[in-house]
Amino acid sequence: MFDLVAINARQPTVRRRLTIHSVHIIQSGKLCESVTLSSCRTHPCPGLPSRLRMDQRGAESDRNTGSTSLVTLYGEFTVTGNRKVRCAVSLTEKDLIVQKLTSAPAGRNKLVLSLKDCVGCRAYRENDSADPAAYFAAYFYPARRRWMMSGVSRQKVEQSFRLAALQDPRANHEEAEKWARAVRERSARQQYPRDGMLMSDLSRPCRMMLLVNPQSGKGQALTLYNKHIQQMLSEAGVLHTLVITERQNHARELVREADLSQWDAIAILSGDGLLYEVINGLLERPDWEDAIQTPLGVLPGGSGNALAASIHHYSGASPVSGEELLVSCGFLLCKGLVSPVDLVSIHLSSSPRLFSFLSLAWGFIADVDIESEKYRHIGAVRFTIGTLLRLASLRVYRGRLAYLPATEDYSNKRGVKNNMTLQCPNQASSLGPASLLCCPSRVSPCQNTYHNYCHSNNSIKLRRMESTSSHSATKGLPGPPDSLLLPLDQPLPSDWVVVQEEDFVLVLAMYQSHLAEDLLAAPAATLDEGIMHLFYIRAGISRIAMLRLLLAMEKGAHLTTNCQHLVHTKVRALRLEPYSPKGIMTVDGEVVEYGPVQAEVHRGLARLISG
Ligand SMILES: Nc1ncnc2c1ncn2[C@@H]1O[C@H](COP(=O)(O)OP(=O)(O)OP(=O)(O)O)[C@@H](O)[C@H]1O
Repeated sequence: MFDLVAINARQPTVRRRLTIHSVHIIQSGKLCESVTLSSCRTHPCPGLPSRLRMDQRGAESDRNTGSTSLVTLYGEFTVTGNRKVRCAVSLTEKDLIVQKLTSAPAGRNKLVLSLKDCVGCRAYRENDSADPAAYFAAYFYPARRRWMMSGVSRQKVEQSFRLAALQDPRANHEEAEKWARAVRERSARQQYPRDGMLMSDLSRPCRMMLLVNPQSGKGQALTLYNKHIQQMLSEAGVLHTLVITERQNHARELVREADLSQWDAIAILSGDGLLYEVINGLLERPDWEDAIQTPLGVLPGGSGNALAASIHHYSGASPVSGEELLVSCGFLLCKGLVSPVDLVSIHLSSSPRLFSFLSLAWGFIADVDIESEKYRHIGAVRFTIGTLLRLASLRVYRGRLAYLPATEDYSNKRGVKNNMTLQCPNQASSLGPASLLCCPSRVSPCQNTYHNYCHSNNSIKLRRMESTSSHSATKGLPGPPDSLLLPLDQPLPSDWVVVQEEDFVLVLAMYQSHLAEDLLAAPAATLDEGIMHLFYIRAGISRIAMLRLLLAMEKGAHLTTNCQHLVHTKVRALRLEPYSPKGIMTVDGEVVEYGPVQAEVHRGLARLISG
């Protein structure tokens, strides 16, 4: 006995004969047989009704696995904007399946949209009291191959249907609401994060403060908002308040004073500089411990957009830039998946402590970033011009660099945090021993096994370890205490490694993967691994070798070039003391006080809306 026979059919008006495209036989809620009658043009079936509704027990075959997933809703509607096109719409736990009911063979007009790609679904009525119809529209951003180009990017697909089965407009609207709710719920379930955090629950719309810096990048952030983001957020049902920043530190002051109970998330549409202000503003609050738990969102509108590129990279998608990156990050923002993200506390000699989410740079990278500011109006190309100019006059920067290595033991500890208790059970650490990519003859296996990492006996000195916890450099400061740092004017803790060389071309600490949209500086970095990737390039590198490294960095291949001047190691804290009285030092691409600096990672201190 069969539970149901669902027939995908159409009755042409002219020939008065029923055209059957496919027959689905369902037993115990599972599809046991599906017959596509593509070879037959028409089949006279006078005894059969023109359509049979598939009910809750229907099933659809999964396009990827071939397995069957239950159809939880089925209906036949016309397409909004063209009442002649009729569709059979099935909702399974994973997909929305739209089959146009035409005389073409079944399958040819079938569209399967993954609910993972759905940002929202809404029901509505039009302003026509004579029309009892209601509508529901679902918005998807599937990754599609770019036309005439390699790679994929997310592109919008909207599916909108007209429901007019009944004369009662309210009943039609209720049906449309039922569909919209079901799509939203299943889409959220598809999305459920491994550690169960979403930007907001489904019981009410998410409320977001969206800060836009109209001057960032080429000065087009507001245009980008109007072109893409306003619509995406409304499709996702995110209620947002647009705040246009008016000057430097405006965002910092706003979040420092804001009533955060009003907001489920704070997002920025700008470069990395605005997020830097937001994070520091949150950590300057007396209630910083709660404030820094506010989910933060990033939409690229600047020239570097390093964090946006990192988030896109972590989502596993192929590299994109410009507006494609914006749409990708907009999609991730609408999906609202929240993950812990590391922050690094930065101590300078006389400025207050800062918090950083991206990088600390001195030497070549910092110089290029700041010297190319004057070309901001040309967007990301400014970095290329700045790089070529700085390469032409390649400099050596003198100073002392020391760090606390991240031991394999530390790195493998899941959820280890300096201060916070937020657990992240999904953190699968892939860290191996710290690696030094320098001349092989200068690297020898670790002799002093305290830290269990490899090092060059020639280039570093190890000191004996002592407890440092009683010497915190952060007593009385807002924000979390630093347990690994001593005050800058005191000698280093004894378990730190001091780099023997004092002549560098660059020193760069990275805690996310990208340094700019097209610079994958730390390919192995993840959001909250609790370490910094420390890179330095020793003096003596040729201009050509330097250029080769920077070009390789576009694809994250610089670590495999075997450049003998490049060193990479994973650290938990570092100290850098430049010898020259003048220079540029940057934190997250922003200039900071030049001079001695030290830094410590705080694992998973903030929360970021990411993929
Ligand atoms: N209305 C404004 N006018 C001038 N500066 C502003 C304004 N709003 C914010 N700022 C400041 O502009 C600086 C740079 O902003 P942002 O990082 O957003 O852009 P960007 O530098 O172009 O991008 P990127 O950091 O990716 O290169 C920030 O320090 C911010 O404080």
